[in-house]
Amino acid sequence: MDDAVRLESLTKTYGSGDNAVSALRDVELSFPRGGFTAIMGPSGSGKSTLLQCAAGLDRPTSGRVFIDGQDISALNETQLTELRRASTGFIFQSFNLLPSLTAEQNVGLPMRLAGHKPPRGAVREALAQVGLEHKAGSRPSQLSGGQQQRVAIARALVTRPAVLFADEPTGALDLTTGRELLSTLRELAGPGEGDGQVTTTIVMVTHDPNVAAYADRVLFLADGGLVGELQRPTAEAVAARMTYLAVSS
Ligand SMILES: Nc1ncnc2c1ncn2[C@@H]1O[C@H](COP(=O)(O)OP(=O)(O)OP(=O)(O)O)[C@@H](O)[C@H]1O
Repeated sequence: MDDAVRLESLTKTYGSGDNAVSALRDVELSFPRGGFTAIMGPSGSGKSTLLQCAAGLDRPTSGRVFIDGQDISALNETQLTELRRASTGFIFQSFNLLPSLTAEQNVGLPMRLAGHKPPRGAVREALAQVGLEHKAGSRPSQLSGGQQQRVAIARALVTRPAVLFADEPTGALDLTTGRELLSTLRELAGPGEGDGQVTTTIVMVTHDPNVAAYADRVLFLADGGLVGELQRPTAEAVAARMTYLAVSS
């Protein structure tokens, strides 16, 4: 099993009867280890739902999700929480750091909440991965927006997850800071698939073609279904595909 995450016939329907909304229809997809994938599509196309189901934060209506080789439909809530904690990381547009804690304490918090003492070495290493070793003792108010998002990434990386999910991670950052952050994500994902290095698998939802261009591949969703894919995308190619989807939907 070489995929960090695999989705088989993933279907998600919200509500029922006349009010039923098909958010995902029979999506078949895999995220290979070490790859950096961006997910794009018009508003309401199912991007967030896909990310939530792939991360085990939401249960599909039918179909299966494998995280790190494990079929999560076979797990009860406690087991699923444990798998999520060990094998996935999640970063959001808002950084969600606790203001009273230092960067180091914020990074170690999920482990602490899980009842484990965070190994100091692992916390320091995660901060070093995002270039913030020297800010371990700073509180969020003493850090820039980009640095705060880096702390959030370090917090997501501290358990060495099989996959890092990101929902609009640069949405709250200015252009330059956003680019720096994307370069960091790019470095974490490594130079590309199959290069033999141990790297992080990243799955990112974005609306911005310039952001998607940092990925190895871009997947396009429309109306709950997978409608296209671009390998080694450029911002121009992604924008052209999005324009086509907007016109044809
Ligand atoms: N909790 C919910 N209850 C009912 N319908 C929902 C729920 N969450 C999402 N939907 C519907 O499912 C569809 C897909 O929503 P989703 O949020 O996954 O799209 P998206 O591509 O992430 O959109 P956006 O780009 O606007 O964030 C939409 O039609 C949405 O209205």
